[in-house]
Formats: sequence, structure tokens, C-alpha cells
Amino acid sequence: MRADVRNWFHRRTYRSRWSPAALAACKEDQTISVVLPALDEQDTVGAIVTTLKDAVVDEVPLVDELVVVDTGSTDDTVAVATEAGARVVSAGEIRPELGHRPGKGEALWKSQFVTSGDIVVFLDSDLIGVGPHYVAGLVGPLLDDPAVSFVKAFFDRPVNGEGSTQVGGGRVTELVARPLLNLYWPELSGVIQPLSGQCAGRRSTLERLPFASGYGVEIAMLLDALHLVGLDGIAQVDLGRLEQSSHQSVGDLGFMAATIMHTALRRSPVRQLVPSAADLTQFSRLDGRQEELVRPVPTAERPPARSVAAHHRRMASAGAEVS
Ligand SMILES: O=c1ccn([C@@H]2O[C@H](COP(=O)(O)OP(=O)(O)O)[C@@H](O)[C@H]2O)c(=O)[nH]1
Ligand SMILES: O=C(O)[C@@H](COP(=O)(O)O)O[C@H]1O[C@H](CO)[C@@H](O)[C@H](O)[C@H]1O
Repeated sequence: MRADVRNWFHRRTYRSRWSPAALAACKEDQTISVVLPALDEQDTVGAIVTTLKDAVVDEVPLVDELVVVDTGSTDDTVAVATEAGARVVSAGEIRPELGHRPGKGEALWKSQFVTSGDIVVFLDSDLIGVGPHYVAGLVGPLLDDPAVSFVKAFFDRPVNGEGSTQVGGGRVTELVARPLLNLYWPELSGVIQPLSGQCAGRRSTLERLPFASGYGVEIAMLLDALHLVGLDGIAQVDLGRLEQSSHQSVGDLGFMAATIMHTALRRSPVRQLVPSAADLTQFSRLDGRQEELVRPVPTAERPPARSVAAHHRRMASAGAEVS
């Protein structure tokens, strides 16, 4: 690790040492939104919402709004999240005039139009054992130091589900994202979980970032935050152990990897060599026969929300019919 990165690592790597009560006492007039993107997460989203609503909304007024952005669940995610006390919105119904795309990144981008917190916390909704320290740990560095604009969480990544001691999750991180970052962005080589879906940022920063619509959203957010606020504007916090309810198949992680590679390389020194569109051809073998699966790699990105809002205001002032 380069000396400058080692220096960053020591200054900007935090433990989740803040209590929600202490943060609530010091946040003054700053407001905090927690956003959970969800696709078919009925088994886990309810416990996350209940835990956070009880601990950091009702008992301690740290969080001002808790929003689940559903991206087309076909299970009971919406009902479960609503029953648990979250405000649930469908990504497709947020600013419909802007169109709708599938994907996690679309949910995070559109969440900016239905939330108002000065600080926005993003948490995956497939996690097990989420505690208030997840929110306190992500918000702490932002309330602690005005020079920090974006915070990524890091944690143990067991791969065999609840109770497993075998660390190995984060396969796309270890096989794709980390090697790419070390190659083209060595200043980010100290980021322990660069793809973490557990992150937080100042709205004033997030609204100036483009959002990749699919699984490229995290790598894009990290690279674009580096460009916008510099390494010292980025921090990371240790959240201890993180359990996910399920782990994707290697084939699906391959599709995630292709999306992340494409999203990152379009920001790299070799961006000119990256095709604007690409397909991923994969194979599955059964009983001596293989089947082909060809999927287009999602490359769509949304512009910074700030530019959309400004355009909206210009249209409105020009008297154009805007919804
Ligand atoms: O099209 C999508 C894909 C994912 N997600 C959500 O994004 C988070 C992370 O997705 P996933 O679990 O698929 O990724 P992994 O955690 O396996 O990297 C979860 O809360 C998903 O419900 C979503 O809202 N829409
Ligand atoms: O870290 C990773 O390699 C991937 C896959 O994790 P697993 O191998 O399924 O534990 O998960 C991360 O990346 C996704 C894409 O950026 C994010 O959406 C997830 O939140 C994050 O956990």
C-alpha cells in the first residue's frame, strides 16, 4: 500500500464507536434518511425495518425517515416492509416521467427524489442481524468530521450463511473489484469493502454523482466520489460481522462481475477501449450437454440527481407542463 494510502487508511478507518443517542444529540439540524433497496426480500426486510425503526427512529430520534425502495418484488416484500413501519415506494412510481430501469442502482438513484435527509444511508435489505450500530457507524464519521462526504462499511463476510465462521463472501470484490482498483486506482487500495452496499453520504455529494442503474452502482459511486471529493473525503467503518440471507450463484456473480468491470473500466485510463454495449455469454453443463445463456451487460447510468432537479426547475419556470 502506498505511503499516502497508508496515511489515509489510518486517518479514515473508523470503528463503529458512536452510540445512536450521542449522534442524535450532536446532529443538530442535520436530517438523516435510511434507504433500503429491495427485490424479493420478504424474509429479511421486516426484521431490518423493525430493528431500525425501534432503535433509531422511535427510541432514539437519530433517523428521520426509513424508506424501502422496491424494484418490482413479486413476493410479500412491500407488505412486510409496510407492516414493519417503513415508507415503501416503488422505484417505477418515482418520477415516472424519467422512465424506469431495473436494477439496484435505479432504486438508489430514484430514492433521492423521495427522501430529504442531509445524510443518506444505503443498506441492503437481504442482511441478517442488522443492528442500530450499522446506521450509527455509517453516520458517525459524517457527523464527526465535515471533511468526510462518503462512508463505506466493511465487515466479516461469511459465505455459508448464519453462524458460519468461514469467511469468503465478497467473491466479486476479491476476484474483480479489488484487482481492478489496485491496477487503475491504487489510491483506493486501502478500501476494505469497495463494493459494500452498506454506505452513507452527504446528499450534497450524492446528488452530484451519476448512478449506474444495475450492480455497477457501488463501484461507480466509489470512483466518482473519489473524483469529486478526493480520497480524504472518503472514510470506511468497521461494522463487525455481516450476514446475508442468501448468496448468488457463480453464474449470477459472473454477470455482476461483468457489470462492475464495464462500469469501472469506462472510468479508467483505457476507457476508450471499452465498448458502449456488451453481451455476456455464459454456459451451463448438465449430463454432458451445455446450454448457452447470453445477457446484455447493463451499462445504463443515470445523471446526477442535482442536474435533473435543476432541469425540472428550468422547465417549470419556463411554464412547460411538468408533473
Ligand atoms: O434489481 C435489484 C437487485 C438487487 N436489489 C437489492 O440490492 C441489494 C443487494 O442485492 P443482491 O443481494 O442481489 O446483491 P449481493 O448482496 O448478493 O451482492 C438487496 O437489498 C437487493 O434486494 C434491488 O433492489 N434490485
Ligand atoms: O462483495 C461482493 O463480491 C458482492 C457479492 O457478495 P457475495 O459473494 O454474494 O457475498 O456483493 C457486493 O457487491 C454488490 C455489487 O456491488 C453489492 O450490490 C452488494 O451490496 C455487495 O455486498
